[in-house]
Amino acid sequence: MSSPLSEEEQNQLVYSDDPHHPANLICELCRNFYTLGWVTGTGGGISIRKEDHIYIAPSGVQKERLAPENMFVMEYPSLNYLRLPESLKPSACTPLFLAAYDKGAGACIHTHSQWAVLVTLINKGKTFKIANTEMIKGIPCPSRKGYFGYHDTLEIPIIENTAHEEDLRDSLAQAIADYPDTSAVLVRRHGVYVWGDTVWKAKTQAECYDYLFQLAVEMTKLGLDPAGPIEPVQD
Ligand SMILES: CSCCC(=O)C(=O)COP(=O)(O)O
Ligand SMILES: [Zn+2]
Repeated sequence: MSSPLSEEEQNQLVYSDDPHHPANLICELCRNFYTLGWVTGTGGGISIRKEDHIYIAPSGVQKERLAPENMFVMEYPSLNYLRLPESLKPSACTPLFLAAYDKGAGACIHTHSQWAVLVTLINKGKTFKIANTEMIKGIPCPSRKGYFGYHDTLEIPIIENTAHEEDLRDSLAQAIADYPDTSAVLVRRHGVYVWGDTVWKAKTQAECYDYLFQLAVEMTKLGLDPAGPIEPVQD
């Protein structure tokens, strides 16, 4: 792989004084996600799309220590790399991020949150469900051109893990096709992929999902069904 751009042109793609530039945001958000336990031990991460450029972090590096100069830039939809930092490989999550971009996403987050992993262990089937919970209202419902409601049952597909991250692509793409309203796919014993129209929507949705995963785990520990009905108020 090589870039058609000069070194100077490649660097112009990632060096910016604007804190909202994708190369700067990926570094800032990965530091934030590290404190949440989402991207520890080099795993997980975030990719951001800006117009026809997709920003991707390197694979197998400490995500909380990223710098803009470490970023790969891919042209979308040609999928040609415009920037390839030396001695680094693009995130193994890249084919998964691309599946989200093919659905119109502006950013995609992959976390190794233990709440996401636990939810896939508690729910042995092909989906995780939760209902009657306020934070469901933070999750978009594209078919309604709005958001899920408090009384809705949110259903998130679970796919089986593979030995190599990139081999998850086909099953993730199938889950997206099977659940057209979903903006997240859980990966059993691994974590979750969450995407949104913008980087900030992807971030807040990932926070809502993580909250719901934790709540579901704690409810299950208490013998409560996360997808169960609202109990009548007792006098
Ligand atoms: C210890 S991380 C194992 C691989 C993984 O699950 C992952 O998310 C790796 O992502 P990367 O961006 O480092 O390729
Ligand atoms: Zn992973």
